[in-house]
Amino acid sequence: MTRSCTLWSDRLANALPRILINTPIMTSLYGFVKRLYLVFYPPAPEAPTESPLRFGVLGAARIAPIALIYPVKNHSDAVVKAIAARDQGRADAFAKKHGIPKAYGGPGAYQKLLDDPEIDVVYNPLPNGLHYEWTMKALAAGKHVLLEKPSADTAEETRKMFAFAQEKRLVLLEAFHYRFHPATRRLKEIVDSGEIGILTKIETSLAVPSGLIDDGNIRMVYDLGGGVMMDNGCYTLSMSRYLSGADPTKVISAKADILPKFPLVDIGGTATLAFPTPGGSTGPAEGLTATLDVHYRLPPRFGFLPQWPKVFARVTGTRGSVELNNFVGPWIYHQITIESSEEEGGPLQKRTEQRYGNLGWTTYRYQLEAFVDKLRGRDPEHWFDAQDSITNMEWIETIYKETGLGSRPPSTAKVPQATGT
Ligand SMILES: NC(=O)C1=CN([C@@H]2O[C@H](COP(=O)(O)OP(=O)(O)OC[C@H]3O[C@@H](n4cnc5c(N)ncnc54)[C@H](OP(=O)(O)O)[C@@H]3O)[C@@H](O)[C@H]2O)C=CC1
Ligand SMILES: O=C1OC[C@@H](O)[C@H](O)[C@H]1O
Repeated sequence: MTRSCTLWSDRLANALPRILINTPIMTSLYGFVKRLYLVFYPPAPEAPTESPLRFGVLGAARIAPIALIYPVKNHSDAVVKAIAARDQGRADAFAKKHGIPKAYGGPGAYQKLLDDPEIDVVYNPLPNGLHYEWTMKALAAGKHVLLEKPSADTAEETRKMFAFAQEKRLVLLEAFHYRFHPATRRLKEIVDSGEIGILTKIETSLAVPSGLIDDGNIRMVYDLGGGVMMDNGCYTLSMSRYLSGADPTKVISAKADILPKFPLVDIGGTATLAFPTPGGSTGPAEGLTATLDVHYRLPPRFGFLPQWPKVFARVTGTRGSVELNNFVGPWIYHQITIESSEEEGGPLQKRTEQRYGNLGWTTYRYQLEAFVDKLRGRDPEHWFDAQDSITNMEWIETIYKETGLGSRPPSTAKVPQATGT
């Protein structure tokens, strides 16, 4: 009796880890931990090329490690060769931490990196208000550019950057990383399949709780292109345009929340835009609208409970709806929820899907794959063109105009230009 009890308890003890790991919650927890581990500790590429593309980074920006440095670590055809920061100590510390061979520091550091013949590609994660100046200078130096979003302070600057890149035959990409991820692609596939019918409403939200963006953040500085509609808004607008497959026709309403101490910087806002009705005059009478909802400082509930970030893209059609939550960070966690019916007004069937793609690949890793493919003359699995970035910036400016805040200030830097611009 005692013996068989021991046997069963032994068996249970042996099986327990497997039982636990196979419960849905444990499988997803295990998947989550494994995914994140591989993001920060990516395996080295199996067959690195002999002459990989050499990236240089302008500014020891917080976003640089996740957006470029980790993804590069397991790309077979890319390396980060140099960092430039306005302070030598900061450049050295960043280079040491990330194993980057060259560190340019001091007031002329950015230009020194651009003049380095061992750099092929520049990653520009400077504050928005400096995107134009340093992208133009990088292009003038003959470098391809991976440029952080939003592309610049104005559509005019965006137009000039892409015109210059085209003239110089260089690749310039606005880093809308979310577009490259399988979860976003799946969302678009469902929308385009007709499963939810003719589109009537798009809702996108990127709102984070207070405590994350402090007063000293670049996002709160008007002269640096600050403001939440520039930053979070550019994603929500880009996603709305992507999902509708069209561009807005007008801003129906736009509202910005500001703090008296930052009179020109929006910390929250909503905008509703009209889009062409899918199906034209035969489409639904209500037409198609998109609402963008953004915030840097969602107030705590009951005055003390931090709000959960509100990050989603939801599309409603005549036969149902589809929603992707966490669309800017689907590699951390996401869910696609579809509710659809066979016919208009019919009973809704609900299901969920997830699309993580390659294990440990972030939105940024997918973006890097496409960017390198483009640079190497291959057809990337996904891409978007200059006009997409220009149009996005045009409508960001239009929204700002509607709120009364106006565009962010254009750059006053004297920079080389494409001939005829
Ligand atoms: N793709 C994405 O997921 C994300 C994109 N972003 C974008 O990346 C850019 C940088 O954002 P983030 O990393 O949060 O910003 P940080 O403030 O961390 O970095 C900005 C960098 O700009 C440099 N810089 C140059 N001039 C100035 C100046 N006058 N004031 C302040 N900094 C200056 C600094 O570099 P130095 O080291 O030389 O001092 C600093 O490291 C923004 O355009 C933002 O929209 C941001 C977060 C996420
Ligand atoms: O690019 C970004 O992604 C998430 C946002 O909340 C952030 O402010 C932004 O810079």
